[in-house]
Parts: sequence; structure tokens; C-alpha cells
Amino acid sequence: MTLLSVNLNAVAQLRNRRDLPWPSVTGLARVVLDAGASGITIHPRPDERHIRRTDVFELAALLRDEYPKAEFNIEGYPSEDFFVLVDAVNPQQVTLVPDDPAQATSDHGWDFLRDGALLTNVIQRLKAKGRRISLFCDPDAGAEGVAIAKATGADRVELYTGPYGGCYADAARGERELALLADTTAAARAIGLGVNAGHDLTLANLPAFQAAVPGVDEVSIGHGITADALLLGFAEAVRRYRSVLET
Ligand SMILES: CC(=O)[C@@H](O)[C@H](O)COP(=O)(O)O
Ligand SMILES: NCC(=O)COP(=O)(O)O
Repeated sequence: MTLLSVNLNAVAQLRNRRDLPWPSVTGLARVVLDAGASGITIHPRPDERHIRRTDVFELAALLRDEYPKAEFNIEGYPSEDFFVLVDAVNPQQVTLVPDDPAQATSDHGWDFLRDGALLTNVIQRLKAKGRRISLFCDPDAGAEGVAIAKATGADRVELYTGPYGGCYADAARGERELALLADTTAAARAIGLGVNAGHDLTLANLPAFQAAVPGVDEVSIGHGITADALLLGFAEAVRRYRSVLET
């Protein structure tokens, strides 16, 4: 079964339109966890355009005190500020993403050949407290890419599904993206790496992904599920995503 971690960046971005505390990031974390999500993902960015430092601490306290079985997944570039934040709240999973601070959203995985040594150092430091480390990974990383990812000490890769998500109007290209994702997943699993996936997954494209890419441990979904929640409410949206992931 593939677990669902709900990314709350979009909720925080909506809240930040005003200097007011709603929609509440922790309030909606409760709603999605009560509806069966297995965890919460955030990707705090240095400009705090959505998730703020204060959100990170409030979510950490909520999960620790009220949902001790839920997974807290923090994504980001391994800067000194990121290390300090991660050390302060100690999430169960850290997903390292090669974004520069000005980037609008994540749009590529790590260049494992170039960044292997950097990642090895960073992962040694981050794993000290027993956290799971996942590395954002291009869909075409293949056996060569995931072998380097494994050698860095990472526990999992997170497949970047943005190119697949962008194929909503081009079924043939979507099939090609799914084949790449399936090959890289199989290569990762063959060497004992876990596999997560995320970016631009939606209720519409998740069933084909789930059918074509077996062996994914967890998906993190934010933008699409928030869009669906505007129509359905977050609890119903979580239930519908979960029912796809449980097939
Ligand atoms: C790594 C990944 O794919 C997501 O975390 C994505 O980066 C979300 O970030 P934004 O919400 O800032 O677009
Ligand atoms: N890691 C991907 C993620 O957390 C959510 O990405 P998106 O669904 O907001 O594109």
C-alpha cells in the first residue's frame, strides 16, 4: 500500500494573503490526519512565501502531542538554516531537494554524479538522530542514478513526478513518463532503496500512476489535493486519494 502525506504549503500560501491566522495550517493538518492521511509534508522556503518558521514548530508540536504515529516530512535544500530547523523539530523524514532559494517550485531532482559527495556529507549529519533521508530524484535517473543515491547513505528517493503531471493533455507522453518512473522505481527497489513520489499528482492522474508504478512507499501531494479540497472539503479529498492508493 502507498501512504499519503499531505503537503500543506498551499494552505499556508492562502493564509499568507492576509495578516490573519486562517485558514489554519495546524487546523487543516488535524482534518487531513483525522481523515486518514499518514503524514504531513512541508517544504519551507527561505522567503517564507508559504510555510513560516512558526508553522514548522506548531506542526511539530501537534504531531508530537496529538498524532505520534503520523510522519512529519520536511523538504528543502540542505543549507545551514535548514539544518538548524531540522535539528530543532526532528522530523521522522527529511527530503533533500536541490532548489535554489529563488526557485518558484521544485523542477528537478539531484544531479547524483555531480552532488554525490555533498549529499554523503549532509546525510551523515542528518542521520545522526535516526531520521529517514530521501533524495529528490529525476524520473530518468535509472539504475546508475539510484546506485549513487544509495551510496550516499540515503534511505529513499523521491521521484519527481512533475513531468508526468504536466502530461494531462498528452496521453502518449504521459505513458512515456510513467515508463521512466516505473524503471527508476524498480531499479531503486532492486538495490534496497525505498521510493517516494510527488509533485503535481492529482486525483485524475494518480490511478494511472498507481497502476504503472508499483512499489511506491509514499506520495506527498499538496497542490492537487488542495484544489480538490476547495470542491470536496479536505476530509473527503483525503478519502478519495487514499482509496486510489489502497487499490
Ligand atoms: C519537492 C516537491 O516537489 C514539493 O515539495 C514542491 O517543491 C512543493 O513546493 P512548493 O509548494 O513551494 O511549490
Ligand atoms: N514532494 C511533493 C510534494 O510535497 C507536493 O507537491 P505538489 O503536490 O504540491 O506538487
